[in-house]
Amino acid sequence: MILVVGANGMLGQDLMGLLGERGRGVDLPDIDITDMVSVQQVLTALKPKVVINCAAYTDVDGCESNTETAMQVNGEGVAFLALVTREIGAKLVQVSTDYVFDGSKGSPYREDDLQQPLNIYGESKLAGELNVDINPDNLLVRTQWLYGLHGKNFVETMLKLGQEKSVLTVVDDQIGSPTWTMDLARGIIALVDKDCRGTYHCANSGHTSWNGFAKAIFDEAGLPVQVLPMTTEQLNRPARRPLYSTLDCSKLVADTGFEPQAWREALKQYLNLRKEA
Ligand SMILES: NC(=O)C1=CN([C@@H]2O[C@H](COP(=O)(O)OP(=O)(O)OC[C@H]3O[C@@H](n4cnc5c(N)ncnc54)[C@H](OP(=O)(O)O)[C@@H]3O)[C@@H](O)[C@H]2O)C=CC1
Ligand SMILES: Cc1cn([C@H]2C[C@H](O)[C@@H](COP(=O)(O)OP(=O)(O)O[C@H]3O[C@@H](C)C(=O)[C@@H](O)[C@H]3O)O2)c(=O)[nH]c1=O
Repeated sequence: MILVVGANGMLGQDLMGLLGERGRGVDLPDIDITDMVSVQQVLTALKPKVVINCAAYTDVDGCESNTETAMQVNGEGVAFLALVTREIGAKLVQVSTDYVFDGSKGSPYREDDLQQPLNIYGESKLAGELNVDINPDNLLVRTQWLYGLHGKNFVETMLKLGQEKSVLTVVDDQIGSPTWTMDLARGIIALVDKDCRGTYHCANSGHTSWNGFAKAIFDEAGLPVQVLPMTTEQLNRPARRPLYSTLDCSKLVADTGFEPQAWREALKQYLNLRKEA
């Protein structure tokens, strides 16, 4: 059995849908990954073969003022999961982020590039990356710019703002790959099914800016919204963000044969599915 921790989140719900009878899900309050006793109780009772951890504190700006919570959930929680999965002989799959990189490389990041986070969220996720090694049977999957049917995300924010305003200003100097949680879930399952270990990148292919992504969202949704550019410096959010964080996913393709689709095609499919939902 594959246990999804954080199963009520955006990625967790898509993973649960794809896993079907192979999967089982837990989330707060039935498991609290910041509590070693809770992790031990749930994992020893359920005895999964694989644990996929989707639980995280993902409010990037919120992490700046809640450092302790960020480190507990994204860092220490992963150590507890790694200790207990090692104890029960299970594989631990941990999901991490492009925000562990500082964005200065200028070409797509590879799995072994140096992590140098710019913000507390990235620092806390890096702590999680390091803690995952407590269990040698681990798989670390970095991804980025997620959107999906079951959570707060940039696509939903834009569609909501697009109903209210005819002109929006969106940063055009951060480059990355918008990624549909359904495609990430497919990539994670492909890696698990091949029993891959170590670090992999998984994101939809191609890249754009948040501004380009916003324009594509309105184009595909048929909303007449003008999207103006601005710089990250002008936006002045609490957390610094990497300016270039595209991920090189060639190792995933080589080792599993799974090739994530182009980000714009994924967006189209997502919007169609959203209409039906
Ligand atoms: N969203 C994004 O753009 C990206 C996300 N990622 C990573 O992907 C993974 C999944 O992200 P996403 O689906 O967006 O996350 P969500 O925030 O949608 O889901 C996280 C889930 O974890 C639960 N959770 C929070 N704290 C705990 C805890 N202490 N114990 C147990 N469960 C807890 C949350 O519950 P509750 O809602 O009640 O707090 C929620 O159900 C995370 O590791 C994230 O860092 C990586 C790159 C991009
Ligand atoms: C709503 C809005 C956002 N923006 C900018 C702010 C930000 O730089 C960018 C995206 O905004 P968000 O708050 O959705 O992005 P952010 O929370 O930074 O998204 C990140 O989340 C974490 C969890 C990750 O791991 C990352 O991969 C990434 O997906 O768009 C605008 O410029 N104008 C706007 O109207």
